[in-house]
Amino acid sequence: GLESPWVLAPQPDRVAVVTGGTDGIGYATARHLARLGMRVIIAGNNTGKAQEAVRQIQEETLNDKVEFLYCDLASLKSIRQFVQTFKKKKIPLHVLVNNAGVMMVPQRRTRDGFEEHFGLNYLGHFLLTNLLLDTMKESGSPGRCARVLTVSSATHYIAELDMEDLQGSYSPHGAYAQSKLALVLFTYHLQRLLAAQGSPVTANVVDPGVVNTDLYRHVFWGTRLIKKLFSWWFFKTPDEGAWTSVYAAVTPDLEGMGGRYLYNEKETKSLAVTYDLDLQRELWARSCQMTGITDVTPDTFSG
Ligand SMILES: NC(=O)c1ccc[n+]([C@@H]2O[C@H](COP(=O)([O-])OP(=O)(O)OC[C@H]3O[C@@H](n4cnc5c(N)ncnc54)[C@H](O)[C@@H]3O)[C@@H](O)[C@H]2O)c1
Repeated sequence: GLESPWVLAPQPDRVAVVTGGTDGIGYATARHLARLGMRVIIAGNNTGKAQEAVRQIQEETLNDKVEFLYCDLASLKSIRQFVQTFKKKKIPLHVLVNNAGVMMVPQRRTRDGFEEHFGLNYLGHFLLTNLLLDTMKESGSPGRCARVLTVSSATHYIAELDMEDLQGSYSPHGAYAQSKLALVLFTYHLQRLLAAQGSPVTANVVDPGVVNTDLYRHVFWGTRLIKKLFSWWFFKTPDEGAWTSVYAAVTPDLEGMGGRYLYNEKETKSLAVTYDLDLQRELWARSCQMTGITDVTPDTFSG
């Protein structure tokens, strides 16, 4: 159901973009935000499914300000087009939920030639966020910041980031984990930049826990069987998995706070290496090059 463990204030006049809002955790996140009265834009690459998701959310929440905008995160061009279309609407943006992702897909490349986990999960959101930042800066105010929330995963704890080999040697699990580690480093650097600029925008990272979604479709069949048999016992439902994202999107407890890794609505430490300022900076610089963004990191900004 739509029950949530805390009472959240209605959010009329607030606008959210949720990537991957057609399925799983993203769908549940979009629905929760819609129920709070937000205008919710689902960004995704599955038009048929999205139309159905929009219809269902509108029906259940009685909020008709829910819509779909096409965005294929595996294509830098598509992301740029999405942002252009979004900006033509001339509406603010208060919450960006970087939620879409793929896991353990076979080795393949995005339109732009990046390994898919790295390109879609990480670089796609890197570009999307950077292109939407000006709108978010205009939409936030000192007492009520706009919020960037990025969905990582506990898998990042066992990840390695090889700066010299960001998308070379490949293992399905390693590539997924690396993309989720990169998202944590990205969030911390983004938060430092925003704070240094005095921007009314915060950036946090959320870990949804282990959630029963289709994300597992590429996992070994034996593991999937075990999941099927025991999911009721150790998996969260998508609604439960979305709680940390929804909480981070609206709770007054986190007003003005960024650079946090949130798990079960609480701040938790991420992998030690994610706090390495030089690594954050280097990944940021390379990501700017890969996506054609200007690196605005000040020279004084290092470890
Ligand atoms: N399910 C879990 O146990 C778990 C655990 C930790 C983190 N996560 C993270 O949660 C997020 C949501 O995953 P989920 O479990 O709901 O899985 P899911 O497969 O149900 O949802 C993934 C979403 O991403 C979208 N997507 C995939 N490729 C896309 C593309 N090219 N362009 C745009 N959208 C695209 C899909 O359409 C879908 O809506 C992911 O980032 C995942 O890594 C999930």
